[in-house]
Amino acid sequence: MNAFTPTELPDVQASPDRRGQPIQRVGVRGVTHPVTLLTEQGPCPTVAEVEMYVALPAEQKGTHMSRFVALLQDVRHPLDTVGVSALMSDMLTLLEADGGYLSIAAPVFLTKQAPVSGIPSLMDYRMALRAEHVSGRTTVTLSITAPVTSLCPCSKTISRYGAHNQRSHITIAATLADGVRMLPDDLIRIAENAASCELWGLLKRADEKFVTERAYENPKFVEDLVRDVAARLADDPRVRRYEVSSENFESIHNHSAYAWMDGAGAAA
Ligand SMILES: Nc1nc2c(ncn2[C@@H]2O[C@H](COP(=O)(O)OP(=O)(O)OP(=O)(O)O)[C@@H](O)[C@H]2O)c(=O)[nH]1
Repeated sequence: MNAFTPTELPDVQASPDRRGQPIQRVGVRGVTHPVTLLTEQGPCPTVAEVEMYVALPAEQKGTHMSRFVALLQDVRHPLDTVGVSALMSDMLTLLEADGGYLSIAAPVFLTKQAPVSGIPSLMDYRMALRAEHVSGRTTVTLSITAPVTSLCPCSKTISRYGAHNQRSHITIAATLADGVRMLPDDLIRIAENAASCELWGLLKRADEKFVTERAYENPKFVEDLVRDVAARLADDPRVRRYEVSSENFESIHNHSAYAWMDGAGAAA
């Protein structure tokens, strides 16, 4: 049986540690939590997987683990790239830390009009807001994964009929200049414009004809997808660094074609 009343409970986490080892990241991960993320179409309620960590000085045994969740419970407003930077600042204050990392990853839903019929439907995309605070500076990264169609230029050239085509996942992570507000729609548009064709939730026959012909007229290798995205990000004055990848779930193989590259944006 516990021998302490609540007020007498020893605070083991606050006791000193004598090993002389600072910890770069300690905190909580795998937290499933409802959040609202901002898009151009307005606030999008969703469920996020959250990671929150702070740096711990060598002399401190443990962090204040309960405070991460307490802070998350208090987030009532829609989050964007500016909001996640403010959340980092609140986390550092509450946890009495001078460094930290937080990640809020969730699906967001955008309404799109089918290309010919114009019928609206929802498309889901993955997005993540990440903030890192090191050496007195907070950097914010906005990530999205957009599912698209890619159609193989080689297959189109060498075949008498058709060309193999597949769904591809283009992932962009853009590390932004300080204070920049960027919404996921911007990066999703860049990814979709680089593809052979974008996707919609609902298509009628006239739309299906359009997307089939659009992809055929616009063939792309996995290399083309990442290079076309990279060219856009390299010119973007809001972007300091970027990473872009594409995984093409090849319809002629039981494996994927994959490309990844990184580079500097115009704000570097
Ligand atoms: N630091 C640390 N805490 C843990 C660990 N495992 C569990 N805990 C948590 O410790 C919690 C208590 O967290 P604290 O924030 O230190 O709680 P507290 O001391 O009552 O609150 P504060 O005064 O705000 O620090 C429990 O709810 C556990 O979740 C661990 O490995 N390290």
